[in-house]
Amino acid sequence: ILRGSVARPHLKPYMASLQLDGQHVCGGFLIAEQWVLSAAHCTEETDGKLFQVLLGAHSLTEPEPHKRLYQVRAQFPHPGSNIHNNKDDLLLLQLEEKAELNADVRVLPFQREDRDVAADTVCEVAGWGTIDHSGTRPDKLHQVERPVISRDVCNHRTRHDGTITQNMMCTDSRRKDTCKGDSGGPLVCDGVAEGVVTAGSRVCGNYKKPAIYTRIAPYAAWIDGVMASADG
Ligand SMILES: NCc1cccc(NC(=O)c2cccc3[nH]c(C(N)=O)cc23)c1
Repeated sequence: ILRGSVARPHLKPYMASLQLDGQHVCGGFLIAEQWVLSAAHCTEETDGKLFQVLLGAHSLTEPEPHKRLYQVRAQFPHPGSNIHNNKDDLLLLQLEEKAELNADVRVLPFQREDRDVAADTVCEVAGWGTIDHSGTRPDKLHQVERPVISRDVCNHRTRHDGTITQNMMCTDSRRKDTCKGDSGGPLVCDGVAEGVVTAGSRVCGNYKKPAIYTRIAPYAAWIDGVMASADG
């Protein structure tokens, strides 16, 4: 998160850190006791290894009361996701067991009504992604508030030039923005997850390249289907 602030500890109890060999790779969030939603692009450099999922954390390194690392039973990238574009950039992770819910570990509801969030709505996004252009990685969760921009503005020739589909949404990226390692985290508007951070053009903090999110509502049926069909 560029030019945000350290989040209030454990006030985003749905946040997950997707890790490989103890290293934070991507964000994610708890959508059910045994399920985390993230971004399919996060599996690009994992060489087929399964993530481990850290829940209940504020600091990535310090001991905290409800912090716990969960093994992943299975990972389900959306079948339409691919390395060449940002389409269907969603990843469902089934935890090896149901997460123990408590004050620091809670499910976040996601939007099921497929209607665009109005432009200028101020939403919040959090993550353990890089916090400056030198690539400094934070120990503590950061957050930033960003206004939604319309798909027409985001698709302008000088911005994302028509690549933003109706399954995507954008927020203003002037100075304050998402960045490397924030992918997979939720864009939360009025307490509901509306989108999932996607790296898009990978650029951070440049107003010419607004932040892109995969809208969740269009994928509610896919999410429900995977959760229902995976072994209970
Ligand atoms: N503001 C939009 C936004 C949201 C989330 C992430 C990103 N930016 C990256 O993720 C990124 C940035 C720089 C080098 C990179 N290399 C790689 C990679 N996978 O090799 C990713 C990146 C940008």
